Amino acid sequence: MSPIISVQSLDKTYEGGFQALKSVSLDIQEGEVFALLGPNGAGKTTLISTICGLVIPTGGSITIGGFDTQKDYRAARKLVGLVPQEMPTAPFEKVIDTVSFTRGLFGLKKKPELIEEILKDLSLWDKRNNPIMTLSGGMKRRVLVAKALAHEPKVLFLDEPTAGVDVELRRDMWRLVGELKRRGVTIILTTHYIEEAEEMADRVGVINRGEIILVDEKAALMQKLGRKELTIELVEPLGVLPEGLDGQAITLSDDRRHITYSYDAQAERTGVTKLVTALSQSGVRFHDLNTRQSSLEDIFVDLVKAKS
Ligand SMILES: Nc1ncnc2c1ncn2[C@@H]1O[C@H](COP(=O)(O)OP(=O)(O)OP(=O)(O)O)[C@@H](O)[C@H]1O
Repeated sequence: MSPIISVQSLDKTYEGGFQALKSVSLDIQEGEVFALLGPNGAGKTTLISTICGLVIPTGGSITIGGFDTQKDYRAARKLVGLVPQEMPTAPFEKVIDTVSFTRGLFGLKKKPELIEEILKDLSLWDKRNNPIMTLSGGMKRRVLVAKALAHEPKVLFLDEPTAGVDVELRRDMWRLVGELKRRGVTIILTTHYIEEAEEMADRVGVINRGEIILVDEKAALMQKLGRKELTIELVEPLGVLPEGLDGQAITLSDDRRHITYSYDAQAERTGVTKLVTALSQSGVRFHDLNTRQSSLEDIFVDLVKAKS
């Protein structure tokens, strides 16, 4: 199946000479939820703004649904909804008008029943006649989502959808993404919150200093790069680690009551039996063992650190 978005060797150098994207190539499959992760200034917004046609690339090409975003801008743009980080100013406009207006921008006929459904889904229906400026920050976010959905896009971009929002809105966003995915909408989101990617994404891409350094299925990524950590709770504080156990992967906590051991859970020999046997033989008594799978966050931090 051909990808719904295909980015080929994309470069962007801003005026002044800063190179924000360096030969980025990326395919997005129809119906997937793709999370783009990266530290501040990595190029996430530049990449999605370029795909959406708001920033002109200095090299490379992009197609959306087979349409080239430069040669066939209108056709490509029509397929895309973008939820930006900030609200463009239309402070006096009513919620329902600003959302309905978006359809007109794309040359589409009015569809009041769709606008009603979107506003209800986003808990904005009661506020439909309120001017934008009277809404809370979280509600303005909801309006941005409603605007992006009004022309029934096949691909939805969410730029930091939950930065600075409360727990309720974050949950609502996650629920909405799930619902849109069920309806077949392709979703690309940028986020700093790794747990968000962990919760929602099918695939994860990591961008750092304008380069895509990794793209993988979320589950595969966590399995491949994920390590496990074993924590052993000791009955009594331990002075020093028994001889032969003072390797890098084994550490004694500052309060000397816990030993942690980091290991590759996929390896044939994890070293767990050896460690536990060695502790017993040395007369170290323990009353509990815990293991923890490293999270996407640990993986991400390691990756970005390694490339810095
Ligand atoms: N209009 C511009 N002119 C010059 N440099 C720019 C412009 N827009 C962005 N940049 C630079 O390009 C780099 C990438 O910025 P971008 O906003 O794409 O990063 P980001 O990954 O979205 O960051 P954040 O997580 O902080 O939103 C940054 O160093 C930024 O300063």
